Amino acid sequence: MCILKTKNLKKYYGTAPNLVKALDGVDIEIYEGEFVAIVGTSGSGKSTLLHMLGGLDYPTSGYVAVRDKELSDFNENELTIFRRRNIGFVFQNYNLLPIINVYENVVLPLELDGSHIDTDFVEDILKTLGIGDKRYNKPNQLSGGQQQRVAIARALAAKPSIILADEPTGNLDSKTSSEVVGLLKTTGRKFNQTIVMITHNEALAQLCDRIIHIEDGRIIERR
Ligand SMILES: Nc1ncnc2c1ncn2[C@@H]1O[C@H](COP(=O)(O)OP(=O)(O)OP(=O)(O)O)[C@@H](O)[C@H]1O
Repeated sequence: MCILKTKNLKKYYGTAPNLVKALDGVDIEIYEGEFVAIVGTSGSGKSTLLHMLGGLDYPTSGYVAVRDKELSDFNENELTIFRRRNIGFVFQNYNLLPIINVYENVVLPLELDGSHIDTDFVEDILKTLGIGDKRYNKPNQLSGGQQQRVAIARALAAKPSIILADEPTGNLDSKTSSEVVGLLKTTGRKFNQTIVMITHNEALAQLCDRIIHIEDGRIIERR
């Protein structure tokens, strides 16, 4: 089943003569349970596309639909709630709070949302990601790879059906990068999630189910 779809999606920044066509007519369909890599050179439109998929920004024209629901039908408040409940974000800079421990970082978004914390589920996530023994550590006591795993655990804690990851391994060495992508794959299968990951790295992209190539704001077919 198609869970994430864009139709003739365009995002333009600025005005002529400085108009930038960051996305220029993108049609993609992503299916439930897929782990998709988005690959392209710097400035090709990857982050813009991910932001649109996650409803972090509005398109110039065209639409994004999550299961048959167009994101543009939501007002800003509704979109915030929809995002919180359905989409988990993982960024290159882990964005962990330094003064609280691993467990507290992972459950913080749930607390802020006033949501129930499924402690067994959180334990399961921490164990699956191999950081169960780090729960009382502060982020600065962890390696980069471990910090990124905490950020992944935080994204998973709300049980989102979609994970959007923007260069999640951008700050990691190649061995740790493969491990983190492998863990994303494992958790995606285990918790039945669809994952879209931006990467510069073709080798990492090869670990995914499918690769979408983007160039100058357009999807290009590669055979
Ligand atoms: N807020 C903005 N205002 C103006 N131009 C922007 C803005 N955000 C992005 N752009 C431009 O849109 C184009 C696509 O940017 P985007 O960040 O999506 O590329 P990217 O493929 O993610 O690049 P990178 O790999 O370097 O992160 C670039 O030319 C960029 O300069």
